[in-house]
This record gives sequence, C-alpha cells and structure tokens, in this order.
Amino acid sequence: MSVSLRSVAPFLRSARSSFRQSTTNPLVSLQRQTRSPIVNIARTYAVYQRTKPHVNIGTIGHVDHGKTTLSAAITKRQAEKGMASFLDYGSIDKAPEERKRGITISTAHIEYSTEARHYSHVDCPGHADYIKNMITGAASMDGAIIVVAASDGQMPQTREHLLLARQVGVQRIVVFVNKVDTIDDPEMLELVEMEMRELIGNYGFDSDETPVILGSALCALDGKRPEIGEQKIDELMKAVDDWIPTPERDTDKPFLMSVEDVFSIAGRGTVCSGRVERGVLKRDSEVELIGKGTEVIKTKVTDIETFHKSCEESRAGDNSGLLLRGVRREDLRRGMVIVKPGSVSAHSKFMVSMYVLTKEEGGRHTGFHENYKPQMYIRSADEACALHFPEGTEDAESKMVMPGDNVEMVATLHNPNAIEAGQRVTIREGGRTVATGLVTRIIK
Ligand SMILES: Nc1nc2c(ncn2[C@@H]2O[C@H](COP(=O)(O)OP(=O)(O)OP(=O)(O)O)[C@@H](O)[C@H]2O)c(=O)[nH]1
Ligand SMILES: [Mg+2]
Repeated sequence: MSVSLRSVAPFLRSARSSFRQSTTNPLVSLQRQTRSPIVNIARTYAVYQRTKPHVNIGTIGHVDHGKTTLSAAITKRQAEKGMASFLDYGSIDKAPEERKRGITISTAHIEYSTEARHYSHVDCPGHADYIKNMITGAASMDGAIIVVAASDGQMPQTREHLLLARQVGVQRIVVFVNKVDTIDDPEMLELVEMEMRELIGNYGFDSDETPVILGSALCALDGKRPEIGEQKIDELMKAVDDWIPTPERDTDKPFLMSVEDVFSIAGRGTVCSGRVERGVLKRDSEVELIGKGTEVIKTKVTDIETFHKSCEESRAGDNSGLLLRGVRREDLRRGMVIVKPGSVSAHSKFMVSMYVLTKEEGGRHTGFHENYKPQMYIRSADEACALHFPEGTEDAESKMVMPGDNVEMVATLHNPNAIEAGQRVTIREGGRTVATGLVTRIIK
C-alpha cells in the first residue's frame, strides 16, 4: 500500500497559490513595498545579530510626551556601545511623509540590541495611527514602553494605549516617566509614579512589579545630566530585558494547521493540506478537527507529507499534507483547523476591533450600518458573518461606520469556527477587502 501523497502535490500547490493571491491582505503587501531608508539601515545592521533572541517592542503614550525623543535616545545610547546605528529625531519622525505612500507605515521601525537580546522597536506617532497599525498587524508588539511626561501626568491617550496594548495581547509593559528635568519637587515625581502604578493596575498590568523608570529622554539625547539622562536609558533597557519576556517560538505552541484543501486518495484515505501555523506534529498523533458546526472530530494522523516527502513530523511554517484515519471527505472542508486536542474551540460570537479601509485603500466608498453582512476571512476560512454595535451603543439603529474609521463591533458567524483572542481577520465584500480586524474578546 504505497500510493504516495505526491500524486496530488502539483494540484495541491496550484490550488494553494491561487488561494493565497485571493486572500493576500492588501495592507500587508503595501507595507512590504514601502521601504524607508531607516528600515534599510536597520536591516544591514541586523545581520550581525542573528544569534540573540528577537523581541518586538515599541513606545506608546500621549502625544508630545517624548516617545520619539526616547526612541532616538535609546539608539544613541546603544550605538555608543556598538549595538545600534544612531538615528536622530528627524530620521525617526519621518511619519508624515511615509503616511502619503501607504496606509500602514506611519511608524518608524528601529533596530538595536542589548547584551541579551535583539529588538525591533516601533515608534508610534499618534493615536489613530497606532490603533490602525496594531489592528492591521503592521506593528506587532511583545511588550511596550509607555511614556508619560512628569509635567503632565497621565492623559487620555495614556489610558487608551494601555487598553489597546492589553487588547492586542501585550502582557507586560515598562513605564518611562519622562521630562523629569522639568520637575524640581521629588514628591511630585513620586505622585506621578504612584498614579501610573494604579492606572496600569486598572488595565490588568502588574501594578507592583512593573518597572517604572524616571528620567529625561532629552537629556540623554543631548548628553546632559547623565544621572537622569544616559544612566536612565541604561536602567530602562535593563528593565526591558528583564521584565518583557522573550516570546514563545511558534514551534513551542500547540499544533494548528488551517485546512486549505481536502483530497481522498484511493486505498489510503482522506488527506488535508495546508500551512502549519504553529506547533509541531508527530506522525501517529491524536488531533481534533474544529469547524464543522460545533462538532469536534477526533482522529489520528497516520502519515505526514511535507515538501513532497513522507516525514516523521510537520512544523510551524511547513506546507503539509496530513493523512487522517477514518474521516470521510464529506466531513471536511477548507477553513477547518486541525489542532492538538483540547487546545482550541469553535466560537460564533466575538468582539472584533476593525480598521475600515478608505476608498483610496481599495475599500468601500460609503459607510455601513448596524447588521452589516459581509464575509469574514479567518485563516483559510471564508464565513458569512453579521456585524452589530456592542450592546448599549447609542443610536445604534442610525449610526454609520465610515471608511477610515476604527471601530469595535460584535461579529456573529454563520458557522462557528476556531477563534482566539488576538486572531486577525479580514472583512470582505464582493471580492474586495473592506476592513481588517483583530479579535479582542470571545463572547460565545
Ligand atoms: N524638557 C524635556 N523635554 C522633552 C523631553 N523629552 C522630550 N521632550 C520634548 O517634548 C516634545 C515632544 O517630544 P516628542 O519626542 O516629539 O514626543 P512624542 O511623544 O513622540 O510626540 P508625538 O509623536 O507627536 O505623539 C519635544 O519638543 C521634545 O523636545 C525631556 O526629557 N525633557
Ligand atoms: Mg513622536
């Protein structure tokens, strides 16, 4: 009995590539095309640092509190240690120019290292841009530095950014209380720190253990008053190294493959092909199939083929075909997921934070109302859905969502599917992308 999965491979490949094209997220591809000089410098530099664990972080916080100044100061300090290229304020704050070219890149991507790790750092210029970048996936953050000016204390965007960081799955943050050069009264500084600890606690971050560093980004950048300048940048980077965990590698997570195609091979059984999103699966492992209504199908993977060869295991990033024991072809369809038992369940109702594309970005020309019914693309699934305003929204009946808006809505799927908080989705209608979204909370 040795009919190879290879016989279906050519078909499998073409099916997959055409699917890819149809679901390529326009935001992501735009982002790829937009190469700023900063990114290129950073790339050249990054080559030397492959050996260190990589972490994505960024500066967030209220307008004018010193995010860009701090970002520049970090590169200056790390450059002095031979672990970055110095980027001055002007080269980081290129955002307005970049903004004209594409919709995602209104943030500068900066790279540097510490002794311990390699960082990609995003300096988020403004509120709306930050939200858009987080939702569209242009900026992914494993941790964040929240900047708050001692002269102002916490402001509306300090709170909104904390909330959004939490919603997109950031578990730990470090607080930098900036502009302490403008404050003479030590009690005032203590108060700012206390208030910040309380605030971050309200948003679910650890109020006691979270490091809070008090310093001046401007002094660090200008090489003045080292006790509140460069020394504080060193303390900040130490805190970031110690407090923000290195993200779990995809291969360490529970196995998940999204089904793109299903075949039956005479004499062998049913094969599902797709790209392995995370985890590692060994041959003869038990798995569950999720996405056929609320039913969970339990089965076993009796053979694995990756890159046209039968193999012992399939890992994150592989395109694999999995031979499933005792499952009928009719029970399977594209969009279902094959997962490690118990790791994922199907849901039909959840909150989704969306960025609605403008006409120029290829989106709708007009707004939409309550009970809007587009298609939702979730991994390889294409599901009918309905969007409603959250309960208690004022004037929900007449309210409109306009192109360019950020909005959080309740999505209801016609067919339940494997959904997790942090999952990115695409909202499409009549073959074009209308919005990109991020699942923030499961309801049902
Ligand atoms: N006195 C003092 N001024 C500072 C310090 N850090 C930044 N500034 C000043 O504060 C202003 C705003 O700084 P930015 O770094 O542009 O602030 P930002 O948070 O990036 O602002 P947006 O990107 O517009 O949200 C600038 O004039 C800086 O020179 C500091 O430590 N002390
Ligand atoms: Mg800025």
